[in-house]
Amino acid sequence: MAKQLRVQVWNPAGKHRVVSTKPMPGTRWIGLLTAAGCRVELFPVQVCTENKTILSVEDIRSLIGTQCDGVIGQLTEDWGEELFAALRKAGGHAFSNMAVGYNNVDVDAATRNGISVGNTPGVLTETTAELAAALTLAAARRVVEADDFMRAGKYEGWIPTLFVGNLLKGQTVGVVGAGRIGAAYARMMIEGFKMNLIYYDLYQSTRLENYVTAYGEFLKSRREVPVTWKRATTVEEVLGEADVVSLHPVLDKTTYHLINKERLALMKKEAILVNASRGPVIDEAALVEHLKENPMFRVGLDVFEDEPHMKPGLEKLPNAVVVPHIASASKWTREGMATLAALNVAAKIKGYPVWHDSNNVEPFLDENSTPPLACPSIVNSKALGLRIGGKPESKL
Ligand SMILES: NC(=O)c1ccc[n+]([C@@H]2O[C@H](COP(=O)([O-])OP(=O)(O)OC[C@H]3O[C@@H](n4cnc5c(N)ncnc54)[C@H](O)[C@@H]3O)[C@@H](O)[C@H]2O)c1
Ligand SMILES: O=C(O)[C@H](O)CO
Repeated sequence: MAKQLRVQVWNPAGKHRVVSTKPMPGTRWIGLLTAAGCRVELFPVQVCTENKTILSVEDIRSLIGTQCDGVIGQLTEDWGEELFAALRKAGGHAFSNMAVGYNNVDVDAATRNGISVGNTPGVLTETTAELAAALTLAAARRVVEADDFMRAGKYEGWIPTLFVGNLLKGQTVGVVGAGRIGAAYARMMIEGFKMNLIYYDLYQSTRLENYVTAYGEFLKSRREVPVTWKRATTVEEVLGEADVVSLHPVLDKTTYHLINKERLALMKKEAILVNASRGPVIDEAALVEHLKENPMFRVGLDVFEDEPHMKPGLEKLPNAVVVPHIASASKWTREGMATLAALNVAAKIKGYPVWHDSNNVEPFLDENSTPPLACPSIVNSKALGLRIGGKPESKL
């Protein structure tokens, strides 16, 4: 039996019951749901006092209860047949992850149960790319090792050999998964550090290629060395040529353990590997061995295979910079993610269509105007036969 969970309630008289499995930043999301006639219930996680950051399937079933119109869930939860069937039985037909990635969601199970699955693209693109860039710099210039050294009182004066790292300018940055975030990261590293690009994706990114070409032309016009780009035909090609490799694909069957022992062996001995996508894209146990054997190889990791845990040994390695899945953690982005997730649920409950361009969700994020009458992003809209549309100016 799941224990009774304490909940906070807004707009208790609301016609539609919507549950959020974790507190989300800001209050706009609550305002939008209550304006749409929803009673909002929230499980208030108190990390320190209750030590309950990840809800079990049983916990969530108990939150759904016998009557529930929609749920905002989190990437830490396992949304499969059991939960979607429970939500359908409770009369619900709307779900949204508060994340762009939805590898924790069995979308087919949701579709079978007639439930829409929302996600939150776009609003986290630049924020996530910036954290990947931060991890790249921290690893390249050994920032965390040097910080530990200072705090330990070990600095006795400048010496030429202290914490020597890698120069990025003129080196090659490799991007695996050049979608929204991968392309934003590539642009940052190219424009910021004048790196050359090699990328691997299932699809060609003409937009990114044109951008790098134009920037290269600009540099040439200023008599500077131009940057270049190359689309690799295999992931191995990227690993062999790049000085920095950053991973930004979705997690699915094709990317599970994409970086394994054999592929790590193809990388340069002093390369930098960054992962701000999903932990299982790297075989983390193989990575720990590789880091031990190659002390000049460095990694920056935001995500882990068995989150929240690290594979044994990783915590001891000075050539690894590790942060707790914070890549999207800027105030604007996290509040925006909450807004998009709330609107995915509220607009579905109200019977509004699905926004026509999930790559452009900006109209939903402007706090000074009312959002369009549409669900910002529903990944199974086609499978459910949902209407596509959206009017920018009307009230929800
Ligand atoms: N660490 C974080 O906090 C954080 C934040 C945001 C997103 N993410 C992760 O980043 C992922 C990407 O987000 P996005 O908005 O850029 O998504 P996106 O869909 O725009 O980009 C994903 C790219 O991966 C490519 N891809 C798919 N399979 C591939 C394969 N086998 N090999 C190479 N490329 C492949 C796709 O073609 C696409 O271009 C999300 O799915 C999520 O898991 C993590
Ligand atoms: O997929 C996502 O959105 C992230 O992992 C959290 O921002």
